[in-house]
Amino acid sequence: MSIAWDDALDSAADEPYDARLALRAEGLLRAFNVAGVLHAADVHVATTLARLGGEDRPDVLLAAALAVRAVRHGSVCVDLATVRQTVVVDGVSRDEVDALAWPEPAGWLDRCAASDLVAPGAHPPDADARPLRLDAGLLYLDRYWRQEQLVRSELQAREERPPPAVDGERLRVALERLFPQEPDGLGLQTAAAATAARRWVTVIAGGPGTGKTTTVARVIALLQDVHRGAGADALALRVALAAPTGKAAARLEEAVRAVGDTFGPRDRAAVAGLSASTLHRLLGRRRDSRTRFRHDRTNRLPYDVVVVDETSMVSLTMMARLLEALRPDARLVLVGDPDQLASVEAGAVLGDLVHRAPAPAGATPATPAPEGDGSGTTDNVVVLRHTYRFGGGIAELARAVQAGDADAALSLLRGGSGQLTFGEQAPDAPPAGAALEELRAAVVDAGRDVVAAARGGRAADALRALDAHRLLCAHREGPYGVDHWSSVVERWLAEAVDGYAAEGEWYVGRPLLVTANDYETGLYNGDTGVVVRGDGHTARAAFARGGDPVLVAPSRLAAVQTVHAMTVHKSQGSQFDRVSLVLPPPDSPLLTRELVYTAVTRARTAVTVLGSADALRAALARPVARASGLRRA
Ligand SMILES: Nc1ncnc2c1ncn2[C@@H]1O[C@H](COP(=O)(O)OP(=O)(O)OP(=O)(O)O)[C@@H](O)[C@H]1O
Repeated sequence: MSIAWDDALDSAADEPYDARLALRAEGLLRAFNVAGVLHAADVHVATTLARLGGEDRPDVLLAAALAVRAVRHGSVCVDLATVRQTVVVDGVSRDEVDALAWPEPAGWLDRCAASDLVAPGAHPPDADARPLRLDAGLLYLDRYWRQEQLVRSELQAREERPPPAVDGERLRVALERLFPQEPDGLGLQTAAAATAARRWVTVIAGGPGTGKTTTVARVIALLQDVHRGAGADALALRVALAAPTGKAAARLEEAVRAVGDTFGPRDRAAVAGLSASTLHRLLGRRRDSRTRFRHDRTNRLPYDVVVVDETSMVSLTMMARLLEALRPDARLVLVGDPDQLASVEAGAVLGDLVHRAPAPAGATPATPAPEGDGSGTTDNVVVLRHTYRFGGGIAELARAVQAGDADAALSLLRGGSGQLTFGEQAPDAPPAGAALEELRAAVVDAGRDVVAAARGGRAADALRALDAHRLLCAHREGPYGVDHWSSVVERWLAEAVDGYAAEGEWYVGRPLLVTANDYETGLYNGDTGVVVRGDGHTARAAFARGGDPVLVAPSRLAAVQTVHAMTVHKSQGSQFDRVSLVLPPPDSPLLTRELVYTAVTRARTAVTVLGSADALRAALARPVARASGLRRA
């Protein structure tokens, strides 16, 4: 019997399941469900696969359920040898998790390998369609294994092709013109650009303000110049700019244009008129599928160069779709900050590529190092290290967080450098006392400015004031969550500002968060705006866009909510002058190094952390460990 396993998996996942089903499940599955490690949905999918595949060994079913769970948690596979130590469950202690009847790894792996549900990694894709795949100790839902293989083989194929033909002298001259001086003393931006000219795939990684966008604009001008020099044909390279979210795409387009405006006429022409789109739009939506696109292996994208910004937010599935839709002779430039929170879906491809284990000793790169361009790299990953935008305490704190050095982070916060404040609390106490009063003052100051500008009809000023301070939370719900803190802020503002919110739903000064992409108004999920007084005293929602703000009638806004506080996840890709971060208690599973790093690096001038030292330590001790085979050499 042949079973369409992907379809079976989808329908099992979509099926309404009985949340109590796990109570009918037996043995291991039941114990792991009761303990909170497995969700009833994981149990449901695993038992469905087992029923279709005739598998009844409890530890194999447990492994299957853990593979389903892994995807829910952003990993593309589960490492059975270490899962016992790495599983983190909301509100459940390590000891309780550890006390479960975890199978002994060696025998567990053997029994999984022997199961009819599991294909070995050595089998080629599709040779032996089974729902699960065991490759080097990592258990995958086969679909994600295939996607990982695809990403791996597409990247490998591009490494093995003869490198793009480039006139070295012309490249040198263009690099000197476009990258005149680099105060970092390392010339990393120049190295990144040289790599992009010499390689089919380049990864440009770096924290905020390290010049990624600036480099992208210059890379495009450089590639156009070198291409003209190659005389391949008179036509300019076809360049696509893309990002995972609409908001990020809009920012990329604006930023590239702004950098292009600083170029001389010829280079400016190279980037003029470039627009950016979401990856979904680039690949072409299809009504009949959420995971397939119009552009694919049989209908490739027409571009010579594709630049993807904010790549940290790109899932494995999306990266696989992009790579298979790219022409083999298209250059791909992946840009982003690998230390930020990753995609909400499974996979952290950028982090995997940047942090992947080094090749074993003796291995030589498939493509020899480009000579004579000063790139000084044999790799196609360039990490920009010099921060141009902000320095001082915030940058130091970001580095300590990134390194997981809690002592350094705490001493920076406690040292109060002027940029940093620590509103230290007891481990299980929400912000109170002086720290709460300071937060209130920050919120009220910023809120007053927003309202004053909004009431005066000064949309640009209101938007600037809106970004002067942002309250960030890890959680959505509960005493540390966005919902709670939004209502606290609303109360503070009502007490402090005369007539606040008196006009009803669309009151002037209401801060807005767009919650779904709306192509008609050009507003994207995650955009923030503010209600201002428009002509004739009508309320208008103002949103920042490159030049003048766009003003939209509230009736045209399909999906917005009030934003007095936002989750760190939603804040990705935005920057504010000051950021206040409310940390949840130390046992919150959302507390991770990436969360704190993302929050801290949203701030331009000041960061206040409200929470306990224990919570900060817990976060920094927990880098998000997304299991994946790509990270291994
Ligand atoms: N080589 C350079 N010399 C001087 N200033 C630079 C250089 N590169 C970038 N900058 C400046 O640093 C600031 C940040 O650059 P850019 O916006 O390109 O960084 P980024 O890494 O894209 O940041 P983010 O990820 O936060 O958007 C800009 O003001 C830019 O003009």
